[in-house]
Amino acid sequence: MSVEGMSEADAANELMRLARTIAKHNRLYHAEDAPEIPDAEYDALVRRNAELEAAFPHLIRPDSPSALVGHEVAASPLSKVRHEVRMMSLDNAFSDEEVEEFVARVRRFLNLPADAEVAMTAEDKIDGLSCSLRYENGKLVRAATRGDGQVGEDVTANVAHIADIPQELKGEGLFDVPAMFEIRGEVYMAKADFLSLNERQAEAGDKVFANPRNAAAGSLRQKDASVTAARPLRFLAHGWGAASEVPAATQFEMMRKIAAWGVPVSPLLVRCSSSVDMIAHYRAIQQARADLPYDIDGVVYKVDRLDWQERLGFVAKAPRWGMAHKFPAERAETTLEAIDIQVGRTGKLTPVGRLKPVLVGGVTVTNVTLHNRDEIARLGLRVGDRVVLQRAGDVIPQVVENLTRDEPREAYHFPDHCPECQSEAVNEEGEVDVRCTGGLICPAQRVERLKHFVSRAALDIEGLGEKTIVEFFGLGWLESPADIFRLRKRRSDIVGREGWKDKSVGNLLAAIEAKRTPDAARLLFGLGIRHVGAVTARDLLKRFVTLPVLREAAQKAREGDSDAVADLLSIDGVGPVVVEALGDFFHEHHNIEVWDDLLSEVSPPDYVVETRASAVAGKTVVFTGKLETMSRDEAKAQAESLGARAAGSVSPKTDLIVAGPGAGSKLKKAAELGIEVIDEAAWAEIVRSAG
Ligand SMILES: NC(=O)c1ccc[n+]([C@@H]2O[C@H](COP(=O)([O-])OP(=O)(O)OC[C@H]3O[C@@H](n4cnc5c(N)ncnc54)[C@H](O)[C@@H]3O)[C@@H](O)[C@H]2O)c1
Ligand SMILES: [Zn+2]
Repeated sequence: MSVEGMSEADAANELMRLARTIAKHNRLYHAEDAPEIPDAEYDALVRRNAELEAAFPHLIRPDSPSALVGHEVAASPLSKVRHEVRMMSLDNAFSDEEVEEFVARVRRFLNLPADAEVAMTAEDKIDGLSCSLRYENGKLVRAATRGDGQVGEDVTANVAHIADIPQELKGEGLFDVPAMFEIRGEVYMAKADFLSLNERQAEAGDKVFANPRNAAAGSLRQKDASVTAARPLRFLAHGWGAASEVPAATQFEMMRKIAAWGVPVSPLLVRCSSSVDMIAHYRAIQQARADLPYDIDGVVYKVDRLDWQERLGFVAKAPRWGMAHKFPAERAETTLEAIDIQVGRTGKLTPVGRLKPVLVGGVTVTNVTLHNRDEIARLGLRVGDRVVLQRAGDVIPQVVENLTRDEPREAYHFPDHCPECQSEAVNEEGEVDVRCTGGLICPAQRVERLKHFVSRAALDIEGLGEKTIVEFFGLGWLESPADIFRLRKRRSDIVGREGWKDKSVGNLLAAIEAKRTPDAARLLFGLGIRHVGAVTARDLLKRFVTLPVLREAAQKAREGDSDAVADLLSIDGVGPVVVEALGDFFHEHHNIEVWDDLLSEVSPPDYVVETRASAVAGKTVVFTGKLETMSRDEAKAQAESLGARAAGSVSPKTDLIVAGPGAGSKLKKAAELGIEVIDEAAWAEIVRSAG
């Protein structure tokens, strides 16, 4: 949705969702070293948040992600270190224009004439994790990670084994090392070291890291420093924090000093006199990128003069004097070693390319989807071809080019039978996809349907992942979704299996029990009816409220009842294709069996429209006193999104009062009128439970 013309309630809602989503990805990325989405996608969320905040400044949340650096280290087993000078993040630029705008902004801030030279340093932005090294009288006394910028983790023992980090700085006499100086830089892992570490990890059956950054972070942040010692970590300095003295007038000079003290700095660090220079250096580094021994994700510019840096200061979580110019999606070349066919839930045959492992955009890629028969033909792909891969704003890498398509070799023959059940595989008219016609006899389709049923967007049963589904399916314990709810009868069988303990089985069964009253829309989506996605499922239930009513409408529509058809089509986003798919589904005898069986195990409550799915729907709420975690506007927007009305004063019509400290006279009145009063935390709980 475009930000213009957005209502406050929608904006507040989206900001709330973004704050949650971004916080989750920050935790996964920074605290757990296990990101779930690619950086470009994360960056897009952050941008969207910034856009909304710019348009609705009064809705900026106290927990706004734009003011947060990294992730707090509360749960870390390492001891905590409070940074004397905060460790910051960097703002991003993605285009040349944004770089020019950055320089112009610096000039405006410093009130310099438009043609004044603003020298900047430019260097590669290494993809590792920030580390602050505190030297007192030239000796390393403390090393700390960034954490949330204010409090990081103590990794002094861990860095002791990193050769790039000297225990003592060089150069008394010749160079003056200040009494106290914190060198800041990046702990990273070289690409080659990362690949061989992963090989060793895989052989030993240990965790394989997604990319060098995660490997570096996971290796450094170890309670047992001997683990770190065995990992090939490196360090490059790119700045400094607290210092008793800064013995230079420019960034560039100071970095030279740090290098002279014996701490490595980037060999690609240069000083630029204009944005033209900066962008030229960016291009040069981009060219060199693939050949660098380590992963980089952009170039960092910093205002060279330190007195100017000081005047420019900081905004929110980043310095005004610095900028990261990010690279676009990365490409890499590799060999297509095999083409496997996977059979999906609907019988679709998807070709998957098995690749010689290659790093693209910081992630090792070994598989790539080739989509369908036409895509293979378009690229002229055959086993053995050299291909170009790209990872753009997407986790999913793509083959974008076949470098050896002109070599005279036989074309790939797309299978005309299902590799799982040997049924004929056909493609319906006008469709690109080839499908297995085996339907219910095809084990691949059956197991995929079960996986879909428990997936995140569907029932989302914790602890019941794809592996477990495959395991139980293989044992014949799971034929259809209803069987999941009968697993409790197999408790002792499961406990007897390898990898299962009494406790984990207990957790699994409890998670299953918790879904006996599932959300009706998720349940509908989970059944995997063609063309009924998560959104359509919700829209359908908003109109029909319960599954039996929906089923009746679908069946009537199939029998040609024009009222039922019109009723279905009146739903936004539901067209003839969906109506037909629903009708077909509820016409099939087996589907009805599966359905009835499932509904004998679970009872989804009536579906209530989102804005009213809260304890306060239709009620009048008054906020009073000082609210601590949100603004008054945000509180009102929340109330509206929950279907409540926010009023300014207490009256007999008031249903609920949310009171912060200093609520005073309104509370007295509430007591007189016998109105329920809750505190902010209880309100937050209502908001949370309304989802
Ligand atoms: N995929 C995800 O789920 C996810 C989640 C959170 C963050 N991220 C990614 O992490 C990044 C945001 O994290 P961030 O706050 O650490 O910001 P950042 O990595 O974009 O930039 C700031 C950091 O860059 C590092 N850096 C490297 N070279 C530098 C140099 N030459 N000079 C100065 N600093 C240099 C420093 O450690 C500094 O803290 C983004 O790239 C984002 O896409 C991804
Ligand atoms: Zn099949």
